[in-house]
Parts: sequence; C-alpha cells; structure tokens
Amino acid sequence: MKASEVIANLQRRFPNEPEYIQAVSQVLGTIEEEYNKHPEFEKANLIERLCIPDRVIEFRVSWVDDKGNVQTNMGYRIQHNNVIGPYKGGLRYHKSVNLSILKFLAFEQTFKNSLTTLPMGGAKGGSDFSPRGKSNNEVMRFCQAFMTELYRHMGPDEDVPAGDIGVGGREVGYLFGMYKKLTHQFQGVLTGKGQEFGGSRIRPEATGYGNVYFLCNMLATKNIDIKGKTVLVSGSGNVAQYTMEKLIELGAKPVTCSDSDGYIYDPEGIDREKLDYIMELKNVERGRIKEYAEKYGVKYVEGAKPWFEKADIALPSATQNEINEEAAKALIANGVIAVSEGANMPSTPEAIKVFQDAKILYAPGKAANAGGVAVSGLEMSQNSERLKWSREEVDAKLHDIMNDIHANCVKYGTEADGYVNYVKGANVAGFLKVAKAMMAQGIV
Ligand SMILES: NC(=O)C1=CN([C@@H]2O[C@H](COP(=O)(O)OP(=O)(O)OC[C@H]3O[C@@H](n4cnc5c(N)ncnc54)[C@H](OP(=O)(O)O)[C@@H]3O)[C@@H](O)[C@H]2O)C=CC1
Ligand SMILES: O=C(O)CCC(=O)C(=O)O
Repeated sequence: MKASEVIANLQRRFPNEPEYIQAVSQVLGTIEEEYNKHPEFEKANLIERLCIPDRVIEFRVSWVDDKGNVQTNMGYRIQHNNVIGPYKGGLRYHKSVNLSILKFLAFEQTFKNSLTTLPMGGAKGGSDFSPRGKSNNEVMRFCQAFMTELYRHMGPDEDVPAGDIGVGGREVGYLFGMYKKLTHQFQGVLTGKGQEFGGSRIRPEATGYGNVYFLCNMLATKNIDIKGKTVLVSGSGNVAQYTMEKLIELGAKPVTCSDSDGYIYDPEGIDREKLDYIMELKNVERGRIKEYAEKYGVKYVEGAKPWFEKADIALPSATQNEINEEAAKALIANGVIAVSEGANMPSTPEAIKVFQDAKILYAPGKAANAGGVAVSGLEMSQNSERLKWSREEVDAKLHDIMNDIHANCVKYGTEADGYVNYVKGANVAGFLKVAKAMMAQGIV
C-alpha cells in the first residue's frame, strides 16, 4: 500500500469531504509501514475496504416547530465497520453536520472502539438540526421524527447509537422513548440513557474522566504530577464539564472554558462551586458562557479560542480543528507540556506536527477520549445481563481500559529515541485488531 496513492484515490472519489480525507490521511500515514509487513492485507485490498464505510444512510426529517411551521432537516447514520462488534458511535446534532464530518467521525470511531478492547464496531450519525434556541418540545418532536427512520437500522446486536455534540441525556431519553413506541421493545439500543431506564453509572462522566486518566498516564511517563498544574479547557458541554470535575478533584486548576461564541479566562481557577454554576448554566438554563464572566468578573473573549493563554496543559474538548498551527505554536511558546484530546480530531495536521516536533506529550482523541464509548460498551453489557453495576465498579473498569489503551500506544508508538508517538501507537494498535478480524471474515 502506498498511503499517498490511496488518499489521492479517495480524494478523487469523495472530492467534497475534507474532514473525512483529513482523518483517513492521519491514519494511513502512520499505519503504512505496519500494513506493508502483511502482503496478505494488500492482496485482500483491505485498506480500501477499511476506509470506505460499509453503509451510508441518509434521510429527510420533517417536524413541526412551536409556531406550527414545518421544518426539514437531514438525518444520517454512517455504519462504518462491524467486524469486531455491532456498529457503535454517537449522534451529533449541530448546524455544521454533513457527510464529510460524520464519515470522519465514523472512521475514527472504528479505531477508537477497537482500542477500548470491547466488542464494538464503528459508526456515527446525526443531523444538521441545532438544539440551540429550541424549546424542549421542539427538541422532543425533532428526536421523535428522527427516530421514525433511524429505528429500522438499529438493534442491540446491529447498531447502538449514543450522544455527541448537541445530543445529551435529554435527547437520548426522547430517542429511546420513540424507539420503544415504534418497536414495542425495551432493549439496550442506545447508550447514555437515564439512570432510571438502563443507563450506566459514570457514562456522563466517562469521556472527561477518561481523558484525565489518560493524561495522568502520559504525565507519569515523565514523573510529573497533575496536582497544581494549570489547564486550558475548551468547550463547556459534557466532555469539558467532567474533564474539569476530575481536574479539580485531582488538584489541578482549569482556567478556561468556552462555547461557540467565545471563551472565559479565570486566573483563580474554576473551582467546584464555579463548575456547579457552569453545569446549571449549560445543562439546565442552556445559557452562554459569557454569563460566567459577568457573574465572576473575569475576562471573556468573544469569537476566540483559549489557546493563547498561559498554562501547563491543554485539553481541547469542543470540536474538530479547533487548534491550528498558530495556536499550537502559541501553546508551545507558553510552555505547555501536554495536550490530550477530549474532542475528536481537534488539532489540525499542522498543529500535530508542531506538538510532535516539540516532543511534548500529545494524545489523539481516538485514544484519549475513548473512555466515553468504553463505558457505553459497559452499559451494553449491563443491559444484556439486566444488571446495574456500582459507580466504583464502572470507574475501576474505565481506569483499567484507559491504562490498557495507554500501554498499547506506548507499545506501538515508541520511537528509536524513546519519544512516544501516541498517534502512531493508537492507529497501529487500533488498526491491527480490525485488520485481523477482517481477514478472518473474508471478502464481505
Ligand atoms: N459526549 C461524549 O461522550 C464524547 C464526545 N466526544 C467529542 O467531544 C467533543 C465535545 O462533545 P460534547 O461535550 O459531548 O458535546 P456538547 O454538545 O455537550 O458540548 C460541545 C461544546 O463544544 C462547543 N462547540 C461545539 N461546536 C463548536 C464549534 N464549531 N466551535 C466552537 N465551539 C463549539 C459547544 O458550544 P455551543 O454550546 O455554543 O455549541 C459546547 O460548549 C466533540 O468533539 C465530540 O465529538 C468524544 C468522545 C465521546
Ligand atoms: O458512546 C458512544 O457510543 C459514542 C461516543 C462517541 O460518539 C465518541 O466516542 O466519539
């Protein structure tokens, strides 16, 4: 396999899908050497079958808003690969959603889910519907309309969606209610469900907690303690909130968080009380992060990202391509020692190069944020055995999984000079398991 040829070919076939091509390029560039050690992969044209999704489902979603107007959005589900388990991955509701973004996310999910050690294939879906500014009833009607098509493609052994940007506990609840109404089945077909109806303990916390556990593993390789470190966090949604919660618990100091309008900088640190305020503001009142700056009298920067502030660590937890080359250079110039990605693909290829050239600790999302889907996998297990595990039990398993992922990254990513290339480690480890399963299952 020549990575550049495969990428050029995909670019020709899918010319309007830059994020998908970006994600594929990142992976192929790092697995090429390992792939070429296996001539049987090439003979089976494994790479093309791995890059192109098994199935792309696209549909119209029509719903009625509070004024009685009929609205139309697009709905999608990308079932990327199910060789190691049922399709699994979140749903994103955001105005920017398109095929390219969902295809990149589904591709990444396949490798991420492989890394978790659990039996889950990769998928992603969503809609260009934006919950922002919508009433609860509008969100409910949209979720119900979305499910009237999606339910045909789901099942506990077929495809198990969950949340992502714009889809949290509220949306998963409405989606689950409609699935049950349509099928008459109470099944573990969605994860991130409410605690009262099959949700796993720690699932809401898992992505943020898991990222901090992964970060601690990286810091431990350099004998660095997280306690007392200042941290730049972006986003203020699910991942950012529980990232900050774990940072505070471990004695670190988050000093920023953001939303799509701007960021706040609190030099005293976001403490437990202030985080409770953010959770109420974002999860209940659905307000803007600017209100934090007004309440606590700190700096708010409109239309900007937090990467130019000084800190020890950066945990991007909002969206793709939120750290570009210029921001990465600023982070390095300001002395950042570690970047661990809570979001999916938040760093551009140029930014990643800056981090790796500077030899800082840098973890890609597919390794660092895998805790969320890992606990989703544990939710599936609990649903299958009709049991509910304790908080301590789930957290211990999450810890073990993040340790395993870290160990695999070190195993496959350590370079001759001892630097751990976590991108290569994650990609090779994730790839090998999927590739072996594909080979065993024949050309299908
Ligand atoms: N939820 C999970 O379990 C997992 C999530 N992830 C990834 O983590 C990231 C955050 O997801 P999650 O916290 O669940 O989502 P939420 O919807 O809960 O929060 C997203 C946050 O990011 C901000 N944001 C979204 N889009 C943009 C944008 N284009 N520019 C700037 N800010 C933006 C939002 O601001 P605003 O409110 O203004 O839109 C919000 O603060 C995503 O990349 C997601 O794919 C990865 C693994 C698992
Ligand atoms: O929990 C899940 O199934 C999906 C989580 C997710 O979307 C992700 O890991 O990006």
